Amino acid sequence: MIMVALENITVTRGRHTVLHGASTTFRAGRLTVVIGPNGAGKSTLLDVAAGLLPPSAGRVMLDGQPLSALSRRDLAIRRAYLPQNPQVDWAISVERVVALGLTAHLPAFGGLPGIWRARIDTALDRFDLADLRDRPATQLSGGELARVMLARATIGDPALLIVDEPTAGLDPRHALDAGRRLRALADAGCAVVVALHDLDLAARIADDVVALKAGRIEAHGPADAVLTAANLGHLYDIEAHVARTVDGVAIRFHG
Ligand SMILES: Nc1ncnc2c1ncn2[C@@H]1O[C@H](COP(=O)(O)OP(=O)(O)OP(=O)(O)O)[C@@H](O)[C@H]1O
Repeated sequence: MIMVALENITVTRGRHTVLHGASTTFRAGRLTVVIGPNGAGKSTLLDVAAGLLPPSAGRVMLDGQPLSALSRRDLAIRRAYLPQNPQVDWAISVERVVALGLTAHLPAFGGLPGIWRARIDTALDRFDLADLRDRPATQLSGGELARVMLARATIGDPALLIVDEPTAGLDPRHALDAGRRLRALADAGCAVVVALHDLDLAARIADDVVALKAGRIEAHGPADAVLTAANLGHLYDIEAHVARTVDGVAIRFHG
Protein backbone atom coordinates (compact mmCIF):
# COMPACT_ATOMS: atom_id res chain seq x y z
CA MET A 1 0.00 0.00 0.00
CA ILE A 2 1.64 3.20 -1.13
CA MET A 3 1.92 6.12 1.20
CA VAL A 4 3.67 9.35 0.41
CA ALA A 5 4.69 11.52 3.34
CA LEU A 6 5.83 15.10 2.90
CA GLU A 7 7.82 15.99 6.00
CA ASN A 8 8.42 19.66 6.79
CA ILE A 9 8.93 20.70 3.19
CA THR A 10 10.41 24.13 2.65
CA VAL A 11 11.13 25.41 -0.85
CA THR A 12 13.01 28.61 -1.54
CA ARG A 13 13.04 29.98 -5.07
CA GLY A 14 15.31 32.92 -5.68
CA ARG A 15 14.84 35.09 -2.61
CA HIS A 16 11.30 33.85 -1.90
CA THR A 17 10.26 31.00 0.33
CA VAL A 18 7.30 29.50 -1.52
CA LEU A 19 6.63 26.55 0.84
CA HIS A 20 7.08 26.91 4.58
CA GLY A 21 7.53 23.59 6.39
CA ALA A 22 4.57 21.83 4.74
CA SER A 23 3.72 18.33 6.04
CA THR A 24 1.00 16.04 4.73
CA THR A 25 0.42 12.49 3.51
CA PHE A 26 -1.14 10.93 0.43
CA ARG A 27 -2.43 7.37 0.75
CA ALA A 28 -3.24 4.49 -1.57
CA GLY A 29 -6.90 4.35 -2.55
CA ARG A 30 -7.50 8.00 -1.66
CA LEU A 31 -7.89 11.03 -3.88
CA THR A 32 -6.42 14.19 -2.40
CA VAL A 33 -7.23 17.54 -3.96
CA VAL A 34 -4.86 20.44 -3.36
CA ILE A 35 -6.61 23.82 -3.41
CA GLY A 36 -5.56 27.41 -2.84
CA PRO A 37 -5.30 30.79 -4.56
CA ASN A 38 -2.98 31.52 -7.48
CA GLY A 39 0.63 31.45 -6.35
CA ALA A 40 -0.18 29.57 -3.11
CA GLY A 41 2.38 26.89 -3.91
CA LYS A 42 0.20 24.05 -5.24
CA SER A 43 2.36 23.26 -8.29
CA THR A 44 5.48 23.54 -6.15
CA LEU A 45 4.04 21.05 -3.64
CA LEU A 46 3.14 18.67 -6.46
CA ASP A 47 6.60 19.01 -8.05
CA VAL A 48 8.22 18.13 -4.72
CA ALA A 49 5.87 15.16 -4.13
CA ALA A 50 6.68 13.89 -7.64
CA GLY A 51 10.41 14.01 -6.96
CA LEU A 52 10.95 16.65 -9.64
CA LEU A 53 11.96 19.49 -7.36
CA PRO A 54 14.29 18.80 -4.44
CA PRO A 55 13.08 20.70 -1.37
CA SER A 56 15.39 23.22 0.29
CA ALA A 57 14.59 21.48 3.60
CA GLY A 58 12.50 18.49 4.63
CA ARG A 59 12.02 15.22 2.79
CA VAL A 60 9.52 13.13 0.85
CA MET A 61 9.07 9.49 1.90
CA LEU A 62 7.54 6.86 -0.35
CA ASP A 63 6.55 3.77 1.60
CA GLY A 64 9.09 4.59 4.26
CA GLN A 65 11.95 5.21 1.81
CA PRO A 66 13.26 8.65 0.85
CA LEU A 67 12.00 9.44 -2.63
CA SER A 68 15.46 10.71 -3.51
CA ALA A 69 16.86 7.16 -2.98
CA LEU A 70 14.72 5.61 -5.74
CA SER A 71 16.24 5.02 -9.17
CA ARG A 72 14.81 7.18 -11.97
CA ARG A 73 13.23 4.11 -13.59
CA ASP A 74 11.68 2.85 -10.35
CA LEU A 75 10.23 6.29 -9.74
CA ALA A 76 8.95 6.47 -13.33
CA ILE A 77 7.19 3.10 -12.92
CA ARG A 78 5.61 3.95 -9.57
CA ARG A 79 4.50 7.50 -10.08
CA ALA A 80 3.08 9.43 -12.98
CA TYR A 81 3.06 13.19 -13.09
CA LEU A 82 1.03 15.40 -15.34
CA PRO A 83 2.05 19.07 -15.29
CA GLN A 84 -0.18 22.08 -15.84
CA ASN A 85 -0.43 22.94 -19.57
CA PRO A 86 1.56 20.02 -20.98
CA GLN A 87 2.84 20.52 -24.52
CA VAL A 88 3.83 18.43 -27.48
CA ASP A 89 6.84 19.86 -29.25
CA TRP A 90 6.62 18.15 -32.61
CA ALA A 91 4.08 16.31 -34.76
CA ILE A 92 3.62 12.85 -33.24
CA SER A 93 0.42 10.82 -33.37
CA VAL A 94 -2.00 10.69 -30.44
CA GLU A 95 -1.40 6.94 -30.16
CA ARG A 96 2.37 7.48 -29.85
CA VAL A 97 1.96 10.18 -27.20
CA VAL A 98 -0.23 7.86 -25.13
CA ALA A 99 2.24 4.99 -25.62
CA LEU A 100 5.03 7.17 -24.18
CA GLY A 101 3.41 6.60 -20.79
CA LEU A 102 4.60 2.99 -21.03
CA THR A 103 8.26 3.79 -21.65
CA ALA A 104 9.50 2.87 -18.17
CA HIS A 105 7.67 -0.48 -18.36
CA LEU A 106 9.01 -1.58 -21.72
CA PRO A 107 12.09 -3.67 -22.37
CA ALA A 108 14.88 -1.30 -23.39
CA PHE A 109 15.34 -3.05 -26.76
CA GLY A 110 13.36 -5.14 -29.24
CA GLY A 111 9.79 -4.94 -30.54
CA LEU A 112 6.76 -3.76 -28.61
CA PRO A 113 5.34 -6.79 -26.75
CA GLY A 114 1.81 -7.56 -28.03
CA ILE A 115 0.23 -7.19 -24.59
CA TRP A 116 0.85 -3.44 -24.68
CA ARG A 117 -1.17 -2.96 -27.88
CA ALA A 118 -4.32 -3.86 -25.97
CA ARG A 119 -3.34 -1.49 -23.17
CA ILE A 120 -2.96 1.36 -25.67
CA ASP A 121 -6.38 0.59 -27.19
CA THR A 122 -7.99 0.57 -23.74
CA ALA A 123 -6.34 3.85 -22.76
CA LEU A 124 -7.52 5.51 -25.99
CA ASP A 125 -11.09 4.24 -25.48
CA ARG A 126 -11.13 5.28 -21.84
CA PHE A 127 -10.47 8.90 -22.74
CA ASP A 128 -12.67 9.01 -25.81
CA LEU A 129 -9.65 9.22 -28.12
CA ALA A 130 -10.13 6.29 -30.49
CA ASP A 131 -11.17 8.56 -33.38
CA LEU A 132 -8.12 10.78 -32.84
CA ARG A 133 -5.49 8.05 -32.57
CA ASP A 134 -3.73 8.84 -35.88
CA ARG A 135 -4.00 12.64 -35.62
CA PRO A 136 -0.83 14.65 -34.94
CA ALA A 137 -1.03 15.71 -31.29
CA THR A 138 0.17 19.18 -32.34
CA GLN A 139 -3.14 19.71 -34.18
CA LEU A 140 -5.51 19.02 -31.26
CA SER A 141 -7.64 21.47 -29.33
CA GLY A 142 -6.50 22.26 -25.77
CA GLY A 143 -9.18 20.02 -24.30
CA GLU A 144 -8.38 17.13 -26.63
CA LEU A 145 -4.70 17.40 -25.75
CA ALA A 146 -5.57 17.41 -22.04
CA ARG A 147 -7.37 14.07 -22.51
CA VAL A 148 -4.41 12.66 -24.43
CA MET A 149 -2.08 13.64 -21.60
CA LEU A 150 -4.36 12.08 -19.00
CA ALA A 151 -4.40 8.86 -21.02
CA ARG A 152 -0.60 8.96 -21.20
CA ALA A 153 -0.24 9.58 -17.45
CA THR A 154 -2.54 6.73 -16.47
CA ILE A 155 -1.72 4.04 -19.05
CA GLY A 156 1.06 2.55 -16.90
CA ASP A 157 -1.23 2.07 -13.86
CA PRO A 158 0.97 4.11 -11.55
CA ALA A 159 0.73 3.57 -7.77
CA LEU A 160 0.98 7.34 -7.31
CA LEU A 161 -0.60 9.76 -9.77
CA ILE A 162 0.05 13.48 -9.44
CA VAL A 163 -1.93 15.78 -11.71
CA ASP A 164 -1.78 19.57 -11.87
CA GLU A 165 -5.04 21.23 -13.01
CA PRO A 166 -6.22 18.40 -15.28
CA THR A 167 -9.54 20.01 -16.18
CA ALA A 168 -8.25 23.40 -17.35
CA GLY A 169 -9.60 23.83 -20.88
CA LEU A 170 -11.99 20.87 -20.70
CA ASP A 171 -15.68 21.29 -21.51
CA PRO A 172 -18.12 20.32 -18.71
CA ARG A 173 -18.67 16.77 -19.97
CA HIS A 174 -14.98 16.00 -20.35
CA ALA A 175 -14.10 17.75 -17.06
CA LEU A 176 -16.60 15.58 -15.20
CA ASP A 177 -15.39 12.57 -17.10
CA ALA A 178 -11.75 13.28 -16.21
CA GLY A 179 -12.83 13.67 -12.58
CA ARG A 180 -14.60 10.31 -12.71
CA ARG A 181 -11.53 8.65 -14.23
CA LEU A 182 -9.30 10.03 -11.48
CA ARG A 183 -11.84 8.88 -8.88
CA ALA A 184 -11.91 5.41 -10.44
CA LEU A 185 -8.11 5.20 -10.29
CA ALA A 186 -8.20 6.02 -6.57
CA ASP A 187 -10.96 3.44 -6.06
CA ALA A 188 -8.71 0.91 -7.78
CA GLY A 189 -5.99 1.57 -5.17
CA CYS A 190 -3.90 4.38 -6.66
CA ALA A 191 -2.83 7.33 -4.49
CA VAL A 192 -4.17 10.24 -6.56
CA VAL A 193 -3.15 13.86 -5.92
CA VAL A 194 -4.80 16.60 -7.95
CA ALA A 195 -4.40 20.39 -7.86
CA LEU A 196 -7.76 21.94 -8.76
CA HIS A 197 -9.36 25.36 -8.96
CA ASP A 198 -12.79 23.81 -9.66
CA LEU A 199 -14.04 23.45 -6.10
CA ASP A 200 -17.38 21.87 -7.04
CA LEU A 201 -15.47 19.12 -8.82
CA ALA A 202 -13.09 18.89 -5.86
CA ALA A 203 -16.07 18.33 -3.54
CA ARG A 204 -17.40 15.67 -5.89
CA ILE A 205 -14.25 13.58 -6.22
CA ALA A 206 -12.01 14.25 -3.20
CA ASP A 207 -11.57 12.05 -0.16
CA ASP A 208 -9.15 14.55 1.35
CA VAL A 209 -8.36 18.19 0.70
CA VAL A 210 -5.14 20.09 1.37
CA ALA A 211 -5.69 23.87 1.48
CA LEU A 212 -2.60 25.96 0.78
CA LYS A 213 -2.23 29.69 1.23
CA ALA A 214 1.00 31.65 0.79
CA GLY A 215 3.07 28.49 1.00
CA ARG A 216 1.47 27.18 4.19
CA ILE A 217 -0.98 24.34 4.67
CA GLU A 218 -3.95 26.08 6.29
CA ALA A 219 -6.14 22.99 6.51
CA HIS A 220 -5.99 19.34 5.52
CA GLY A 221 -8.26 16.43 6.18
CA PRO A 222 -11.48 14.86 4.89
CA ALA A 223 -13.09 16.95 2.14
CA ASP A 224 -16.28 17.71 4.14
CA ALA A 225 -14.23 19.06 7.01
CA VAL A 226 -12.00 21.29 4.86
CA LEU A 227 -14.53 22.58 2.30
CA THR A 228 -16.45 24.80 4.70
CA ALA A 229 -17.53 28.40 4.15
CA ALA A 230 -15.25 29.58 6.94
CA ASN A 231 -12.16 27.78 5.57
CA LEU A 232 -12.80 28.83 1.96
CA GLY A 233 -13.55 32.45 2.91
CA HIS A 234 -10.26 32.64 4.76
CA LEU A 235 -8.34 30.80 2.02
CA TYR A 236 -9.48 33.00 -0.87
CA ASP A 237 -10.14 36.23 1.08
CA ILE A 238 -13.69 36.40 -0.24
CA GLU A 239 -17.08 35.52 1.22
CA ALA A 240 -17.92 31.89 0.52
CA HIS A 241 -21.15 29.88 0.67
CA VAL A 242 -21.23 26.11 0.70
CA ALA A 243 -24.56 24.43 -0.05
CA ARG A 244 -24.90 20.67 0.25
CA THR A 245 -27.46 19.34 -2.22
CA VAL A 246 -28.60 15.88 -3.29
CA ASP A 247 -26.21 16.18 -6.27
CA GLY A 248 -23.21 17.10 -4.14
CA VAL A 249 -21.80 20.40 -3.01
CA ALA A 250 -22.28 23.83 -4.62
CA ILE A 251 -19.71 26.45 -3.68
CA ARG A 252 -20.34 30.10 -4.46
CA PHE A 253 -18.26 33.18 -3.78
CA HIS A 254 -19.51 36.76 -3.32
CA GLY A 255 -17.19 39.68 -3.85
N1 LIG B 1 10.86 28.95 -11.09
C1 LIG B 1 10.47 29.83 -10.18
N2 LIG B 1 11.30 30.80 -9.70
C2 LIG B 1 10.89 31.68 -8.77
N3 LIG B 1 9.65 31.69 -8.24
C3 LIG B 1 8.79 30.76 -8.66
C4 LIG B 1 9.14 29.78 -9.66
N4 LIG B 1 8.06 29.00 -9.87
C5 LIG B 1 7.08 29.45 -9.06
N5 LIG B 1 7.52 30.51 -8.35
C6 LIG B 1 6.76 31.27 -7.35
O1 LIG B 1 6.36 30.35 -6.34
C7 LIG B 1 5.07 30.68 -5.85
C8 LIG B 1 4.19 29.43 -5.92
O2 LIG B 1 4.00 29.10 -7.29
P1 LIG B 1 3.14 27.82 -7.71
O3 LIG B 1 3.24 27.71 -9.19
O4 LIG B 1 3.54 26.67 -6.89
O5 LIG B 1 1.68 28.30 -7.27
P2 LIG B 1 0.25 27.67 -7.61
O6 LIG B 1 -0.49 27.59 -6.32
O7 LIG B 1 0.40 26.39 -8.36
O8 LIG B 1 -0.39 28.80 -8.52
P3 LIG B 1 -1.49 28.75 -9.73
O9 LIG B 1 -2.82 28.47 -9.09
O10 LIG B 1 -1.43 30.15 -10.25
O11 LIG B 1 -1.06 27.72 -10.72
C9 LIG B 1 4.56 31.84 -6.70
O12 LIG B 1 4.75 33.02 -5.96
C10 LIG B 1 5.46 31.83 -7.91
O13 LIG B 1 5.64 33.13 -8.40
